[in-house]
Amino acid sequence: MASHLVSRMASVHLPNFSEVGRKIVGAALNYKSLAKDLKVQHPQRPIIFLKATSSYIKVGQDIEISKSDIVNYEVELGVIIGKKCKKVTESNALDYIGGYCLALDMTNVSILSEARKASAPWDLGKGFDTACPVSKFIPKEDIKNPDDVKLWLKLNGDIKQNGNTNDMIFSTAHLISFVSQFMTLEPGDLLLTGSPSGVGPVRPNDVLECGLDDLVTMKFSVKPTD
Ligand SMILES: O=C(O)/C=C/C(=O)CC(=O)C(=O)O
Ligand SMILES: [Mg+2]
Repeated sequence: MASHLVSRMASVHLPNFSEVGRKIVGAALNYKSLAKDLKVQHPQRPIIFLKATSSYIKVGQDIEISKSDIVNYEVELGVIIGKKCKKVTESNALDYIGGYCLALDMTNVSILSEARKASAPWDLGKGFDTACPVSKFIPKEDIKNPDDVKLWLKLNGDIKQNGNTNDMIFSTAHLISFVSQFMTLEPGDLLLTGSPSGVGPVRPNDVLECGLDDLVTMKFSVKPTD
């Protein structure tokens, strides 16, 4: 199917993608600037994790954290899959994009650090309720090149992240192709492409505001669960 038809279909069927509950696939440590911040080597191949679909929230809902946990913000470009995508090549991968969104990959570092020490899965650190705030749907045609998009985040009005997807270690096409070799990506699935440098912790009553090029901004408040 021609790609313009795919994106037209996607913009018709996927604006409420976050209500569809499709899977969320994340790429970790995919920015040179973040690898530098964390003093870690660039991964040899994408590091991929899943977030629970129950972690989606939309503007108007709050991010919920326990006062005793360290939870980080990570601003990211979200890629929304437009058609079934299985074992695709890197050169065809962008055809499978239906649209985009701005996303926060909220990460419970307290849980993740314990999981790392125990060589245990990341699921609870990445997939807790409210861990995936997303913006409105951005039509595919609004982003000419997903590998050259500005991303920024302010915490209580102070700029903390100010990056560009051109700093990614693995391109958007590479990530889609890589993931599709292992798990079929389906319409409405969300791929989080990683976060640039400047990730850091939130506290209850903080306000996060972030943006993607001049296409979208979004704001979320952080509330305590205890
Ligand atoms: O290693 C950790 O403690 C956490 C890593 C991440 O959260 C990685 C990402 O999700 C990212 O780089 O975007
Ligand atoms: Mg992330």
